[in-house]
Amino acid sequence: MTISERLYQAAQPVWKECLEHPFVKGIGDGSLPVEHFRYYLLQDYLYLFDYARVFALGIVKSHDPKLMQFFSKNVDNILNGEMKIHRSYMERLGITEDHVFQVKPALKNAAYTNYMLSVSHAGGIAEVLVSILACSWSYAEIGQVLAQKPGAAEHPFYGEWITGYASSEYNSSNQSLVTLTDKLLEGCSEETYQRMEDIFVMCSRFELDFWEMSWRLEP
Ligand SMILES: Cc1ncc(CO)c(N)n1
Repeated sequence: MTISERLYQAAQPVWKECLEHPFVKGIGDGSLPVEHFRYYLLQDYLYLFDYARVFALGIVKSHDPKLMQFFSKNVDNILNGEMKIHRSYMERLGITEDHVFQVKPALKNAAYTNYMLSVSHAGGIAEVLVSILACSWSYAEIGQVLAQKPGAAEHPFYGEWITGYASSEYNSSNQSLVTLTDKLLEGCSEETYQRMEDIFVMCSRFELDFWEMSWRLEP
């Protein structure tokens, strides 16, 4: 089994809970109240700035210029690619950039980004990659699963979100993270692998918490 396959299996129970979460199911069948999505969108927009910072730490910690380019491209993908989905919804919901920055991050949102940032600050490229991988990969999977539901991708409101995360661009950028993780950690010691698994599973639990927090509109 490759390293990424092992990580994937270790996080399966938590990912399954994410896929079965009422918030995620509600996006898939269109039943999620827009008020909940609005809360999520604002929190996620704030989240993505820190997520981009984690990638930026990858640039700081790289020695290989190719890796620097890779992380730099990913920073751009988030700030100017993935966030397009958010900006489009913000426009539809009448939310301005100014308004977003008046919103405070919810406790679990702050806990999640602080965890990723601290693990990455203390560690090296592997820590950066693995903490990012759980976020990216679980969204790619959610996008794929929801897009297979009849009518979900065509939903007048939630369709754009589903299509964005099910897109080939999102998938191929996630795939490049999976490939790099395997390349970087190939032949690592069991001790190193265990540390990586702990990070991957912890981030997956934070993902589940993010859905739960958004479902409950937690402060
Ligand atoms: C909370 C969260 N995790 C992962 C992603 C995917 O980048 C996202 N947009 N938000």
